[in-house]
Amino acid sequence: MDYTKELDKLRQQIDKIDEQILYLLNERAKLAREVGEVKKKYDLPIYVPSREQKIFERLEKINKRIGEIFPTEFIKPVFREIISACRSTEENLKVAYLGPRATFTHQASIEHFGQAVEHIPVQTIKDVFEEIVKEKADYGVVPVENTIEGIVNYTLDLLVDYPLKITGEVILEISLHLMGINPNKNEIVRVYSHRHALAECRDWLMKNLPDAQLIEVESTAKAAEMAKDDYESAAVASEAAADIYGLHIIERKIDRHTHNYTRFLIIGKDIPPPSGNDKTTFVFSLKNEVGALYKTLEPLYKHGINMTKIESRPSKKEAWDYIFFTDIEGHISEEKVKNALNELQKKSPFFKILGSYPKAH
Ligand SMILES: O=C(O)C(=O)C[C@]1(C(=O)O)C=C[C@@H](O)C=C1
Repeated sequence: MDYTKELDKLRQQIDKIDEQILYLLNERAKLAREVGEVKKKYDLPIYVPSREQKIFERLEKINKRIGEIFPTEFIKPVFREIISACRSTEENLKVAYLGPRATFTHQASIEHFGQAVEHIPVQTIKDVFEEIVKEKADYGVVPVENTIEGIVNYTLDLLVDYPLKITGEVILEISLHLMGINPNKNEIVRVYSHRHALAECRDWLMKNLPDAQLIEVESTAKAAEMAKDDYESAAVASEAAADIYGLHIIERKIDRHTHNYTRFLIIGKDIPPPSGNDKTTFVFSLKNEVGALYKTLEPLYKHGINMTKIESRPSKKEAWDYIFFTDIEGHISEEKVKNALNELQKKSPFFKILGSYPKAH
C-alpha cells in the first residue's frame, strides 16, 4: 500500500499551518515589544503575572468552546513559552532559584516563568532573597511546603525578615525515582538524596534495598550528580535530574504517597496588580490576653473574608511568643480586604503583609 502520497498531502498542510503560526508568533512578539516600550516610558513592571493568568484562562475557555481537539491541558505549557519568549523581547528577566540545576525548585521556576528568562541557581534559600535585594535578580523561587514533609520554616522566617513580597505561587506534583548508571538494583551499595526525599521513599528503600547506606546531601539534583560516576551508587531524584546527569531510571515513583505535592513561592520587590483570582498572605502576632486570636481575626469575619490557612511559628523574640502566617482570599487592593487588614493591624503588636498574588492555576 502506498501511503506516502496520503501522508505527504497532510504534512504539506501541517507545514503551511506551522508557517502561519510562525508569522503570527512574530506579530505577537512585535506587539509585546511595543507594550514593553510603553511600560518603560511609564516605569511599569515588565512582568505582569495577572495579565498572563488572564490570557491562559481566556484561551482555555475558548479552546473548550471550539471542541478542544488540541488538548486544553497543553494550552498553558504552550502559551507559557510563547509569552515567556515575547516577554524576553521586552526585557531579560533574571530569576534566582534554589539550585543546582534540575532541582524541583528549578522545575517550578520554568513552570512559572517559561524557558526564556535567565535562571540563576544559588546555594541556599537565603541566597535567593539576597540576590533580589542586591538587584542581581528580579525574582526568586523558593520551596515553602510539601504535602508529606510539611512547612519549610526557613522560607517563612526569611519572608518576615526581608523587605520582599510574594508575587506568585506554583504547585508541583513531585515524583521521586531511583536512578543510577548501573541498572542493576542488586549491586547498589549507597543511595544519595535530600533528607526529605529519603524520608518520602523510606518504605520502598527499606523493603527493596535494606542493606544500602542512605546518604543525605543538600538537594536531589546534587544526589544525581554524586551518582553519575559511581557504579555502586544510586540517587533518589527527579526525571529532570536523570536527564541532565545521564542516569537510568532504575525504578519509577518510589515515594510512598501518590499525592506528593510541593508548593513554591515566587518572590520579588512589588505586589503585582489583581488578577481577579488572588490570595493575600500576611503575618501577625497577638497581645497576651484572653481571646486574643478570636478578637484579632474578627475583622475578617466582619468584612466577609475567607481565611484559607493559618500557621503558627515561634516568634524567636521571646519564649512561647508566636506569630501567625495567614492566607485569605482576595487582593490587597480590594476595599474590603484593605479595611479588614487595617482593623486587624490595629489589634496586633506585629503585622506585615507578605504578598497579594494570583492563586496557583
Ligand atoms: O501585556 C503585557 O503587559 C505584556 O508585556 C505582554 C505579555 C505577553 O506576552 O502577553 C508579556 C509579559 C507580561 O508579563 C504579560 C503579557
